[in-house]
Amino acid sequence: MALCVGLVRPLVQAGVYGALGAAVLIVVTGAVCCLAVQHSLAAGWMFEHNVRRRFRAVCRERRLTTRDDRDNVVYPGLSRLIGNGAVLNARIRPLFGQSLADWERAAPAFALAYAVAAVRFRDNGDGSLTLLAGYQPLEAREFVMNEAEPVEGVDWRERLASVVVGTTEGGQPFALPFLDSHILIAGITGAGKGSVVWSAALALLPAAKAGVVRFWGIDPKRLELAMGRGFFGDRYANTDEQAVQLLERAAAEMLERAEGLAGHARRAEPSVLHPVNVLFIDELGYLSALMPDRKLRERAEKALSAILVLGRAAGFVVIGALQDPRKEVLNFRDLFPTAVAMRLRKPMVDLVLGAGMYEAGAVCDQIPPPKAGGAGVAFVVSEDSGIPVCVRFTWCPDDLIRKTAAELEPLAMRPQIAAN
Ligand SMILES: Nc1ncnc2c1ncn2[C@@H]1O[C@H](COP(=O)(O)OP(=O)(O)OP(=O)(O)O)[C@@H](O)[C@H]1O
Repeated sequence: MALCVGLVRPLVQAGVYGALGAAVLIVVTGAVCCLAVQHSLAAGWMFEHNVRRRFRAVCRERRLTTRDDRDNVVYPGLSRLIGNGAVLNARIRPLFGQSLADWERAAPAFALAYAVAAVRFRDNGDGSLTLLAGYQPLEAREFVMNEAEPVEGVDWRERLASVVVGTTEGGQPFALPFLDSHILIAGITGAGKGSVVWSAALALLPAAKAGVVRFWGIDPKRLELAMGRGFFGDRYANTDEQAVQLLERAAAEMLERAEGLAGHARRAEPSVLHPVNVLFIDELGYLSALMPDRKLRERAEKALSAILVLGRAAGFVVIGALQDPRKEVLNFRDLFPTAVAMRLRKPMVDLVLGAGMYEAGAVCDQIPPPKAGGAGVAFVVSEDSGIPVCVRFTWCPDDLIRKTAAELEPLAMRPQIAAN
């Protein structure tokens, strides 16, 4: 329009023919604008019409409809359609008696109908569901330190079972369990595995300061965990030999604790006497398969399996990050109840999250590259949910990690209080 005004002014100034030319130009510009608006409205209408038509067809075929007293077909509600061919976000009002699982069973049929890789459903907690197809952009958020001191008599079991580390697609806080679980993180280089590790470490800081959580760090790359060296006290290793020794030390402490508990309790209650031990292992695949020395590799594998199999009840949690989740690289996949899949190639997704999870909506290959806003984004599947949830982990700036590590260092160095 500005271009049109720019052209019209000199024409009008040029006299009668100029004015005529200006009138023609205005009419032509107006017509083009009208056509463009009409076209975009028509495209929007067509999009919505197609989504609704296919939605109803799938609902009918997958028995997600019912009939009223006059035998008319009654469909679930569909509203707030947003999207284009590749991405779709729509709110569904299910019929009474339907569950999230009923809709999930129909997800592959919806994906086929909408010609997208996968469709997933989210329970909005208000009686509605959201149908999601494709990757939906998630805003980056910086970690905000919770400076509040834990109140006296805090239930550490409850707290550690659900620690907020990011935001879900629906804008809700997203929490991971740091008790009775192990967490596997997989993503190509630059996917943002570091933000999962540091969101967890920073969110666990109040528990670490209270002496209820102890961090361990195995850092073969010497880059990721070294930034927060002070978190780990003397429980940090960055050479092959040291890494194996540290794993063996953790396994021995775990067995000692399990023996102490035997006959008294089924599991360790998080406390200063029985702190939860959170073992961060960067490049887990290196320890489990790629370390050049075979003997060291075997020792690492033995200690790691012991911690993964027996550690949950004794209060040992492994958080392992890797780039290549192929079976030959990681034999322990099934020992991690919680899996975090970041940007990955399609065939890798089910290896990390479990069979059928790509089809259930974990489109990790559609997470954009880090520079295009995909860093720190992941699909997470936990033992409890069993379905992929799309999450963006909080962004933890290097300065915050270093500053916090320096503060925590004297506390991380304090000796463990003997339990008996
Ligand atoms: N949660 C996040 N929000 C926004 N940006 C992020 C987030 N996480 C990571 N980034 C950006 O992505 C970059 C790469 O992240 P990071 O180093 O954690 O990846 P990585 O998966 O650990 O890579 P590598 O395997 O090579 O170590 C960071 O330097 C940062 O700029």
